[in-house]
Amino acid sequence: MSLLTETIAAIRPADAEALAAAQAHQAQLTKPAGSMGLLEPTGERVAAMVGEFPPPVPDPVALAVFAGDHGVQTHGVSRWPQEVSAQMALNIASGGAVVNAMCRQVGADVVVVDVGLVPELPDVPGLLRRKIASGTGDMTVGPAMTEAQVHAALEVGIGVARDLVARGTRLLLVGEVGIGNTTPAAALVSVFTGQAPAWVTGYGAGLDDAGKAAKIDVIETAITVNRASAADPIAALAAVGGLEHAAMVGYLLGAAALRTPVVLDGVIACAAAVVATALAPDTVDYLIAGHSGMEPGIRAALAQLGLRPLIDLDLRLGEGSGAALAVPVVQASVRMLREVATFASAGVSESPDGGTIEGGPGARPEAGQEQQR
Ligand SMILES: Cc1cc2ncn([C@H]3O[C@H](COP(=O)(O)O)[C@@H](O)[C@H]3O)c2cc1C
Ligand SMILES: O=C(O)c1cccnc1
Repeated sequence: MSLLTETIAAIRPADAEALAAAQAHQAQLTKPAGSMGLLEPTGERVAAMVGEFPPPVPDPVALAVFAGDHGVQTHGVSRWPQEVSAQMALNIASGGAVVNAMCRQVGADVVVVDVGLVPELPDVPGLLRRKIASGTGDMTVGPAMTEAQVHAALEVGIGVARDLVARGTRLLLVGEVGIGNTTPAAALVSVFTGQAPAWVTGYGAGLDDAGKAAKIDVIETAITVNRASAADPIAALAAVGGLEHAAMVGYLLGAAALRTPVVLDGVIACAAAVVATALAPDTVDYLIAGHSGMEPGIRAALAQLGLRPLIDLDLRLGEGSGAALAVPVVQASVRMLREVATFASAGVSESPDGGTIEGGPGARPEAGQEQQR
């Protein structure tokens, strides 16, 4: 059995009993029901993911940053030159990027994984050299990758998740670097959500309006030329994805197979999430939406997944920065479940009607949002 087949077969829905125990306990805590909003279902979901009540506060934390280059950049879909991908990968490996500051703040380790950069990088600490190809092909004239390359990238991602969990990591974060990678990300979101490219394409790392319009044209062409369809997720990923996108899909599947919560970042991570859930729907049970950034593809992907982002700070960087910033929120959601006194233990009188805050974010799903997690 291939590593991918084995990993998909190991993905089970999160534990309903642990979820029920966490929900029942949450209702006993000395606060009006729903008063802690999205923190409440987040802590309960972590209990269900790890299959344990009360769950441990998820720690240690590690971020994997997958790096790749993109043939489609010959069309100028990014404002930046391709060499910046490798330069930023080295900057992250040596601790100098924004995401390193965010990760130091929240106590997360960082590892960079070269799955598809064009240059050969030196053997430096903090960098895993797992190159599958020197960049992808131009997706406007044919598939960006072969299916064999996709499988190899998926296996790299699964392997990174396995290694981090084997090392003791209990909360995984996913990030990326790769000039042009918001283009394949928007293409994947379009194919897997059915939303038109114009609705899910953003400015990336600083395009102007004309640049964004040209980027949308490129994405429309690539989807049409390749006849990319969600009905065959691997073929669609090969057609309009990227090597780091594919590795991120593997990482999410690997995390789910190991019942380990994984925090998504921006549009590239969200694109990987819609592909991963097309391959193994129960993967969604292990995903936490870190933030809602400025790229419209994030909203489209999260709506399809039924996930609500934990923070909203107008970020539009990537790297894993939004995932890192969500870490204290995830940890606080679990700490609340573990440490807050119950009405009985603290001798606080319960409201006769349960004390639910009407209309509070966690109180009850709004119409049409029953699936929101
Ligand atoms: C200096 C620099 C640092 C970055 N860190 C993340 N990105 C982000 O921007 C790129 C995607 O945007 P686009 O598709 O428009 O190229 C990726 O590298 C992503 O990680 C960066 C981009 C730049 C220029
Ligand atoms: O949302 C993101 O992840 C993003 C936005 C702009 C550039 N790179 C990534």
